[in-house]
Amino acid sequence: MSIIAPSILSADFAKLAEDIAHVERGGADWIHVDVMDGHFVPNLTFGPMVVQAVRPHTQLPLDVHLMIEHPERSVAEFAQAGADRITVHAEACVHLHRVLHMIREQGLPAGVALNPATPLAAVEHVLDDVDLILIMTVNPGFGGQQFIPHSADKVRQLRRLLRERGRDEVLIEVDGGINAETAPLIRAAGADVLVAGSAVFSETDRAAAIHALRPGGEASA
Ligand SMILES: O=C(CO)[C@H](O)[C@H](O)COP(=O)(O)O
Ligand SMILES: [Fe+2]
Repeated sequence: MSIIAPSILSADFAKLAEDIAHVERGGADWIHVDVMDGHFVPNLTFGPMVVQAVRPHTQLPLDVHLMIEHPERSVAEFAQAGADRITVHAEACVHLHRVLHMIREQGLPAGVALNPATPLAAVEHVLDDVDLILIMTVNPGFGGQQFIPHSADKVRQLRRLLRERGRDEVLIEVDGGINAETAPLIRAAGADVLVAGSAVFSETDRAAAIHALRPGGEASA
């Protein structure tokens, strides 16, 4: 499976609807929405009002990545605003199991994200409670950073762990520094969902940029 999720962190915020329509026409599968609070990460982006504002402008699922402290306080609000799936950071949740169930109680698939320095052990005891695990391939907070090469080993280990635990249907998402060069490596390691911000929005031909991230697409990049 190869799901491409352009991150609107790299879109033009003054014409978000237009940029989202452009990647939707270009073959994107999901729209990735980076929510940053200026505390958990050193940057500030969108809140639920922006999710609500973009919701009518696309048919694609809104994949909401919460890089915020106390995500349990905001899960219901983002769900009501139109999020189609919500991912919280393990590092931001004292009661991760409870927060994952709060997301599922909103009727949404629950995701957990791990920073590059966070071991896979952080999700070992919630594998039955997640639908997606997001392996950060950069330190969260900014677009346009360099892919951390060790991330491929982490994805490979996670795929093995999911298989051993009979949870192979859990999606593995990767986020940060994904481009035509890193996409094949990380897909081969077992990633299902590729988030890409700058690699898609820095190109005028978004369809070609999305195609370049798909299997075989790198040849035409
Ligand atoms: O979560 C994120 C950053 O914290 C973004 O989704 C990510 O950085 C995408 O940007 P790029 O593809 O340019 O690295
Ligand atoms: Fe993200």
